[in-house]
Amino acid sequence: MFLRALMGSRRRDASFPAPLSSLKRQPQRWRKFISYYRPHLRLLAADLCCAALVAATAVALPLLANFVLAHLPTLPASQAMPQLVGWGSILLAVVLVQALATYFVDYRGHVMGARIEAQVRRELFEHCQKLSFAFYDRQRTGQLMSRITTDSLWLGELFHHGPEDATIGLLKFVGALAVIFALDAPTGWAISTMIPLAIGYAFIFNRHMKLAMRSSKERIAAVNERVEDTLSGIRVVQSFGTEAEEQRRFDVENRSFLRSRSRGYRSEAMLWSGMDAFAQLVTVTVIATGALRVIGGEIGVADVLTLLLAAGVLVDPLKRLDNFIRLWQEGYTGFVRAMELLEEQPDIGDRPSAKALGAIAGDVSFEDVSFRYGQAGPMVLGGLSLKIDAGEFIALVGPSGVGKSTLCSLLPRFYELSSGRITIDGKDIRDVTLASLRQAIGVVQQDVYLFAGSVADNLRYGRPGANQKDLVAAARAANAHDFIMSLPQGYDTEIGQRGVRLSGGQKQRLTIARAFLKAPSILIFDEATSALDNESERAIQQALLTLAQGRTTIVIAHRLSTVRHADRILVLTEAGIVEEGPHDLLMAQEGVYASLHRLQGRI
Ligand SMILES: Nc1ncnc2c1ncn2[C@@H]1O[C@H](COP(=O)(O)OP(=O)(O)OP(=O)(O)O)[C@@H](O)[C@H]1O
Repeated sequence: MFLRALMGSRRRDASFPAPLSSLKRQPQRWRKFISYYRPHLRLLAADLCCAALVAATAVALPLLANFVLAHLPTLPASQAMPQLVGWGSILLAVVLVQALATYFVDYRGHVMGARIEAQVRRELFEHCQKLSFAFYDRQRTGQLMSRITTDSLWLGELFHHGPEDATIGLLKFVGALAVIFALDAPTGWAISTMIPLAIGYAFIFNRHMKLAMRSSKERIAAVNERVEDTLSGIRVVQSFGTEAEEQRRFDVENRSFLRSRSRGYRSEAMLWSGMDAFAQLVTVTVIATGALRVIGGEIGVADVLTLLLAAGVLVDPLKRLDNFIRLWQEGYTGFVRAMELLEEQPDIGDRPSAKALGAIAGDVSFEDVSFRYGQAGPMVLGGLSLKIDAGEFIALVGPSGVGKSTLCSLLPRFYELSSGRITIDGKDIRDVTLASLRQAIGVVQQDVYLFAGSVADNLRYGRPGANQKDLVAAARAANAHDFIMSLPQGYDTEIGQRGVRLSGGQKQRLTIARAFLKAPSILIFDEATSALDNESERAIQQALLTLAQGRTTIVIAHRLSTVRHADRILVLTEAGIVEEGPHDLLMAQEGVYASLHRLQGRI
């Protein structure tokens, strides 16, 4: 059905892309990651300067404290007091500078991260709109939504905290270690021997966390997908009473997510407790070696206090390493998942030499057209040829599943031909820009898709700049004006998600009105299969005939009453077009068309 083509089939492949190609793309991804900073270089530089200031002030504090503690007690009280006030003021100033730098880093740095996150999300959304029907046939909306929304939530944090935390952490660590070595090299060596152990430990659990993060992102995407699927089909679920089964399927995904999350937390807890223990161990080492050195008379108590303060600065980045790794893993796996989607090449696009289609008469020609869904799918259309004159009204009839909708989705290039060519006014549709091609073609689909919003918003989808007069004219032509006026707020009535507050016939008339506003030169009308009452059916048929005037029209007809007015009826079967001509001629032939007609009991 054409609906299947427009809304996506439920047959889907595994996730994209293959892991190997994913690995090969790592360098490109790093380049891409860095490129996101380009528009924010000044902010990034200011952020990093402030981050360096935060680290420098943190390292400066133990040094200043050492000076105050070691120097002032040696002075007489009359000199010590004014000096204490002076040094106290300096210490306060350092604290103030640190607070201001932290404020800048926290506020402006986060804003920078959020801007990049918004940019990535924008690119993802824009890119998704370019991907073809074939891509959506393979993918699940819930999974895609997860990549665009949930995954990108951590991107801002990563883009902000990534460079900033690394700068602060590294400078604090190196600075504090230098202070410790300068004050007492043996204590410095004692601490240094422990560092490789801590790094090795962090490295191992970093790997565990990375795997767990990737897995929980995939699992939450599966939960999203389930929610999306069930809630979109809630009417079917409730009418079949399959709530318990849906709940069971949801629970499976949800439990799987919980398990992967728990694995992640276990690695995180191991990392956190390990790093915390390491930090305490450093403090104990400083106290032990400091005490030994004081007993030996090599350093004073003030030095031990300074060493302890410096050790506090040194272990601070290590204590926060788990946060940093978590942020990095969450953010980077989200980034990779976003990039995988961005790397998905739209398989239908403009050729470099493509030109706008321009004004057309509307001659359409299918020349030896073959098509299959996917590379391994069965051939749906094999070598079909068909000429439609400008302004002609064509009706496509035939058994279900022979490819009527498929044929129609090839014309606006929703899918790319496997072989053959299609021309409009003699121009190959692959030589014109997609935008101009689709502008020239209006599609009224069988299962109407309306957006949440007002009637007017939905009509304006046909022509964004249309004024109220245009809307009313189009609605009148589509026999929709009267029912719109009977709605509580007329054209401003909210119609609910997918137009749930309207009847099937009303929805279809709205889409016809939408097509009127678009005023395409070529019209494809996929007639609704579901039965409408006689009045609705007549209203729609009248609207269709008005809309078809002066346009090349292809109707996929399910009710043969629709096709009586057609200039030419084409009977499509698995063998191709087996009969063609106006209604009376085909009836007289007593072939497939006549028997279909008889089946519908219309003779
Ligand atoms: N997106 C898709 N992916 C894979 N196969 C598809 C897809 N859409 C349709 N098909 C298959 O292609 C064949 C032709 O389908 P199509 O919808 O074009 O038939 P149709 O003649 O319009 O049917 P109907 O009268 O029931 O609407 C069918 O076998 C169908 O299963």
